Amino acid sequence: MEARVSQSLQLSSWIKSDKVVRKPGGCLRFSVKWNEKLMHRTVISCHLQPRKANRRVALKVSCSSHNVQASVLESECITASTDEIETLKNKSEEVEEYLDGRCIYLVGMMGSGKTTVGRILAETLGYSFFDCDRLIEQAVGGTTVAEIFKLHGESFFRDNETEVLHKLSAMHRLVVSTGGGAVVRPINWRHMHKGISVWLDVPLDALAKRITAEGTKSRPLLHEESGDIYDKTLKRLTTLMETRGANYANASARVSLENIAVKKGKDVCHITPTEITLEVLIQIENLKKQESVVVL
Ligand SMILES: Nc1ncnc2c1ncn2[C@@H]1O[C@H](COP(=O)(O)OP(=O)(O)OP(=O)(O)O)[C@@H](O)[C@H]1O
Ligand SMILES: O=C(O)C1=C[C@@H](O)[C@@H](O)[C@H](O)C1
Repeated sequence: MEARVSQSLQLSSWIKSDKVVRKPGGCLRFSVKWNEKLMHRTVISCHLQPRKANRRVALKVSCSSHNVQASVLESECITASTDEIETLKNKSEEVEEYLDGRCIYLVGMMGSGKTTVGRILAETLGYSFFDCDRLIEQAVGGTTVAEIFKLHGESFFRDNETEVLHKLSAMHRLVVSTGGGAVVRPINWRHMHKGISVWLDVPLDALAKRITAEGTKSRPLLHEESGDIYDKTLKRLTTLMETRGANYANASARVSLENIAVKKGKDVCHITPTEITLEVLIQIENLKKQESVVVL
C-alpha cells in the first residue's frame, strides 16, 4: 500500500513551467503547468484591491484549479493597510537577491500560522505557495490528514511527508507551509536546508486559543483528548513542544511572536499575519547581514 501511494506522488513532474504575470492594478496572476499526463493545471490569482476610504486593502489570496479535488481549493481574504503592503514590498525587494529563488520553508507547531503567513509571504515575493499537508492529502487520494492517520498510521503519513519535501526541495521560488511534525525527521532537514527555513514561534497559550477556536477534529495528534478543550490542548501542545523545541530551533531563522509583541507594545494575540510576514522578511534580511559579516 505504501509503495502504491508513494508512486502517486508525481511531484517531480508537477511544474513544467512557471509563468508569473503582474497585472495593472496590483493583480498578480501566475499559472503553473502540472504533470501533463494528469492534465492538471493550477491558476493562482492574488488581488490587491484598494479600498481608498479607510486606506486598507483586501489581500485576497485565492487558488483555483481544474481536475483537482475540492479539498485542495483554498481561498482567504486578509486585510492590511496600504502602508503595510508598501513596507512588505520594499522589504521583499531588499531580500530578493539574497534569496536567489531559494524556497522558504515555514516550520512551527500546528496552528502557528504557517499557512496564513505563507500565503501572504508568497504573494509578496511573487513565489508560489504550497501546503505540505494538502499535498499529502491529494497524493493519498483526496482524503484528510486525520483520515490518513486513522487508516494508515502516523509513520505512513511521515513517509509521505518526507517524499513531498524531497520533491519540493528540487524546485524554486516556493513558500512551503510544512506540517507541524516535519521537523522531527533529520532527513526532512536535509531537504529543507536546500532553501531557507523559518520557525514561527508562537507562545503555547496563544496557540491553544487559536486551535480551540478552530476545533481540534482535523488535528489527529490532539483530538483524542477529551475534557476541557482549551486545557487539554494546552497540555498536549506543551508535551509536543518539550519533544520538538530543539528540532524547531534547527531552522535558519526564528520569528518570535513574543519579541514582535514587545517591539510593538501589543498583546501576542493581536499581532497580525501581515506584521508576522514582515518579521519573516526582516529575519531573512538578518541572515543576509550575518553571512556578509562572516565573509568579511
Ligand atoms: N496572527 C494571527 N492571529 C490570530 N489568529 C491567527 C493568526 N495567524 C493565523 N491565525 C489563525 O490560526 C489558525 C491556524 O492558522 P494556520 O492554519 O495558518 O496555521 P498552520 O501553522 O498552517 O496550522 P497547521 O500546521 O495545523 O496546518 C487559523 O484559524 C488562522 O486563521
Ligand atoms: O504537529 C504534527 O505532528 C502535525 C501537524 C499537522 O500539520 C499535520 O501534519 C499532522 O496533523 C501532524
